[in-house]
Amino acid sequence: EVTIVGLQASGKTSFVNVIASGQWSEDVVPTVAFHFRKVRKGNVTMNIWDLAGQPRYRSIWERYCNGVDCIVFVVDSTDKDKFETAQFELHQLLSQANLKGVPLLVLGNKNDVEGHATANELIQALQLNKIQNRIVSCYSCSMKNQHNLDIVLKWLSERSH
Ligand SMILES: Nc1nc2c(ncn2[C@@H]2O[C@H](COP(=O)(O)OP(=O)(O)OP(=O)(O)O)[C@@H](O)[C@H]2O)c(=O)[nH]1
Ligand SMILES: [Mg+2]
Repeated sequence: EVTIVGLQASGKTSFVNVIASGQWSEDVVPTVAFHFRKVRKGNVTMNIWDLAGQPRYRSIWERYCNGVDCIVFVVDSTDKDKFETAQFELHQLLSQANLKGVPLLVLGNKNDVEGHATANELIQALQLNKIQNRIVSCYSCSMKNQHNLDIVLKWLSERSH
């Protein structure tokens, strides 16, 4: 069980599309509320909740993160003006008592674009070092050219049971 959250246009739906079918597109429709997908990778079947990132949908993130094996938080690593909002929304979500201990994977997406923030810069900007009592990983990646998707899938399969 995987739930994908993050601000709008960070690439959550692109991530699910790419791991499900290898298909990346410039034209992805913004998600309304959420979209459920079942994705099979090797011997692991992932039930993925792809949530909408627009402000009006953020209050439902918590409900869909409840009881999952991991939370994936996707960040557009080229959109530095939004890092503060991303930081706020991430920590707000993780402060919910029912999400205690759920492993977190932060993806700095769109690293195919020049000037993107590195994983270390995202760790700073999102204050990931302040997160306690859960597994936290952060990778820089690109859905467009599938950079680092192998380690992302490995991380996800290690959370399975
Ligand atoms: N250059 C580049 N663009 C990307 C990448 N991943 C996604 N995009 C683009 O970013 C835009 C938003 O992608 P979505 O996957 O719809 O983003 P989302 O996070 O699902 O957005 P919401 O559903 O509104 O929350 C689209 O135009 C994608 O083509 C990437 O790795 N590199
Ligand atoms: Mg989407």
